Amino acid sequence: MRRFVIRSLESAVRRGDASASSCRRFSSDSAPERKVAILGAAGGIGQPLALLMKLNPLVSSLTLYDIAGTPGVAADVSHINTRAEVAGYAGDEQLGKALEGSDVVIIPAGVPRKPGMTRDDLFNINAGIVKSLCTAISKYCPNAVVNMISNPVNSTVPIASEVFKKAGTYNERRLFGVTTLDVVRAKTFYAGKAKVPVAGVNVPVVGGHAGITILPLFSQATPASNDLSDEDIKALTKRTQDGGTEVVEAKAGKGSATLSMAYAGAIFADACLKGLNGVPDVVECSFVQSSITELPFFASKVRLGKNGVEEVLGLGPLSDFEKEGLEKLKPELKASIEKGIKFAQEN
Ligand SMILES: NC(=O)c1ccc[n+]([C@@H]2O[C@H](COP(=O)([O-])OP(=O)(O)OC[C@H]3O[C@@H](n4cnc5c(N)ncnc54)[C@H](O)[C@@H]3O)[C@@H](O)[C@H]2O)c1
Ligand SMILES: O=C(O)C[C@H](O)C(=O)O
Repeated sequence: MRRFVIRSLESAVRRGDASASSCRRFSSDSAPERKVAILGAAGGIGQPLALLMKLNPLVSSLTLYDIAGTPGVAADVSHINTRAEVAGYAGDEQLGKALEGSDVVIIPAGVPRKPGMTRDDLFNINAGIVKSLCTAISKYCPNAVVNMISNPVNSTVPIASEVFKKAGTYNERRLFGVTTLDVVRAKTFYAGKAKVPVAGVNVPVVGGHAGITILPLFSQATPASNDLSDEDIKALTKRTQDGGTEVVEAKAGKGSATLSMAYAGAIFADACLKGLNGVPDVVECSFVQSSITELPFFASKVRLGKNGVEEVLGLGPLSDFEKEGLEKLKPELKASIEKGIKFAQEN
């Protein structure tokens, strides 16, 4: 397939030179050069995520990869007059070019749910996709920070870790399962119920990214609300856990969350870039290798820095309801992690 590279005319003119290397050398932007690759960029999440990453001033190079369709997406977003130079790549033979030199690789490649399916029902197809993409990451950009969006996240992250281990490139500080959408939902639902302005709301969400493994910690929500009953908290917890299913059912067979996920993915990638650039105190929830419970991977607040994960933060004080939720989620999360590890070891 045809390689398709488009550079913004405006940026080339501004920099006074049309060659890619000169553009890089003479970049007048103050933020360091950062390359972001999106794998699955022609999909429902990939396209709006490409748009949002093109708007991010921390990105100097944005490569969009998919099995097909990326030349068009790249042509489209490349016309936006922002810093990032955009290139589209399609097909296996162009994956290496898409990945080379990447600082952050975001993976929303794979099939989404239809009504009646669990995220685990996606395992058979998405496990293989994630495995092959991570094999390529090991080869072409082994030091990149990886943001895994493809479901089931509770298994795809362990798959990625095993692929990287086999290749000798695993760095647990650079592998993240993106659970930001759970946080985005928890904030929105809490603000609505507590009747507080959503912009100032914070709610940590821990555990994993499927059903009861998603555990929002409303006892730690800020601003605190005294108006919420135990029943309200239970309902908010359930709605956050079922948020993905709510969208899948509303889309009635046309996929799962794409726009809110692109937003969440862009927030998380931005946090990773800020961390890499040395911005202090960047904290987001993410599903990472962890020792804060007995499970080898767990979502919790993570401090991001120049090396990726700088610190996996503890759970903090939990309410009795949350303690119960934590114990309930462990068997399911453990099984999903083990399923991913087994798949990667046997394939
Ligand atoms: N982590 C989360 O919170 C979250 C939220 C929403 C969706 N998701 C997951 O994200 C994934 C993508 O969802 P979507 O709605 O964008 O699906 P989609 O079908 O619209 O897009 C997926 C894209 O992946 C591409 N793709 C398939 N195999 C590929 C490969 N080997 N290499 C590169 N690209 C490949 C497809 O061509 C397609 O363009 C799903 O697994 C979904 O469950 C996760
Ligand atoms: O629900 C899904 O299948 C997609 C995603 O995991 C979500 O939470 O929206």
